[in-house]
Amino acid sequence: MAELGFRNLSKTFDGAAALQDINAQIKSGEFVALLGPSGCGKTTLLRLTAGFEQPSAGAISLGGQTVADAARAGSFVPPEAREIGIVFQSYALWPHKSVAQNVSYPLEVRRVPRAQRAARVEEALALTGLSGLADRSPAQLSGGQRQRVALARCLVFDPRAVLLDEPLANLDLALRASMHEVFSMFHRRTKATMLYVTHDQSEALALADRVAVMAAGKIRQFASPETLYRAPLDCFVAGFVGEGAVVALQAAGPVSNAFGARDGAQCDVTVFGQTLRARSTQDSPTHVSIRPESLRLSQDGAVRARVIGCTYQGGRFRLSLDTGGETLVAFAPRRAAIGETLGVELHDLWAFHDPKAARSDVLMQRALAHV
Ligand SMILES: Nc1ncnc2c1ncn2[C@@H]1O[C@H](COP(=O)(O)OP(=O)(O)OP(=O)(O)O)[C@@H](O)[C@H]1O
Repeated sequence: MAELGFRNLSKTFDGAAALQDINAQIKSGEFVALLGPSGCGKTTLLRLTAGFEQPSAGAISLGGQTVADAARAGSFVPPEAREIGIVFQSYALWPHKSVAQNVSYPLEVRRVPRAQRAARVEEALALTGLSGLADRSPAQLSGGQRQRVALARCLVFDPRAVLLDEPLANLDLALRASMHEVFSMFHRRTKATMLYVTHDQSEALALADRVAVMAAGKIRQFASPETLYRAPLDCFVAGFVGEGAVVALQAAGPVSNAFGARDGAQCDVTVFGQTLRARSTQDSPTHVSIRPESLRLSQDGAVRARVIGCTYQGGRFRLSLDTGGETLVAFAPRRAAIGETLGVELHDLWAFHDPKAARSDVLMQRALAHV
């Protein structure tokens, strides 16, 4: 398995930028998700990595070797020589070949001797839980089983990296959840370097070691799921990853380590007319991210909010609360009546600096809060 690097990488189609100045280093054996809304450039980054497209600027390296560099003629390594496995949403299996023959195909192309082929196919099928299905044709399999065949076909030739393009998009919700386990197990066993494209944040947070959150051709933040959730860098990431609200601050004091908090620097922020302590590492915070866990509902909570939505989520209720301009999300053990006024106490807020927050980011975040 190999490390994957992007340096000042850009891609333009007919003068329009699909990717702009991507810089990222993916460690050998790391599971990275590319997460972002439709059209943000996820698939383009995957296709450049696979070698299906050439960069307009910048370079890509794999295992220390440059496989594409827009500034160096002759540096481009074609897809078949990159030793990369790819899993597509559409499975891309040969319909006339059996499961075992599909899995064996990459070994035949690489002229691996027949005896070795059989052993490696058996091992790949066992690893993906397909041992009993070797002789079936793809038409006789469920969607989840077909995607396992595609995984086994990747695994069998020991690729330097595995690229997955929305591999679960065609499966229903229950099957997606069980396939998460399959991908995690696949990654643990193979220690493959994996780049996984998705627009489903729960999938990205559940599976990846680190997530690159993308918007409009750029990486906005590249961090662990916990960091994205607890310490988003801007309004877009705060709104796109996880549930909650992003609210502009009325005032903020200096950020300092002197507050004595165990998990680092804090500052005083004023929001909803209340001055509260928030975690922060950025000077001059402009916004706070308020996650559902940050809300404590109480009769006499200082922030008054009207219930505008209440849905049952199995074991708890998800409440949308209108504070008179902002919508907060809370989880509650009991149903609340629409129109009822509740008191809210806020704690463990995260404050960040995003003075140029695009209006579209804030609007998207508001729309998501209502979902
Ligand atoms: N071959 C192409 N020719 C012209 N424009 C393209 C081409 N491929 C991608 N684009 C454009 O580049 C931008 C990024 O597309 P890309 O497919 O990478 O987005 P994405 O994040 O994968 O979206 P989705 O989640 O909808 O698949 C889009 O504006 C798209 O229209």
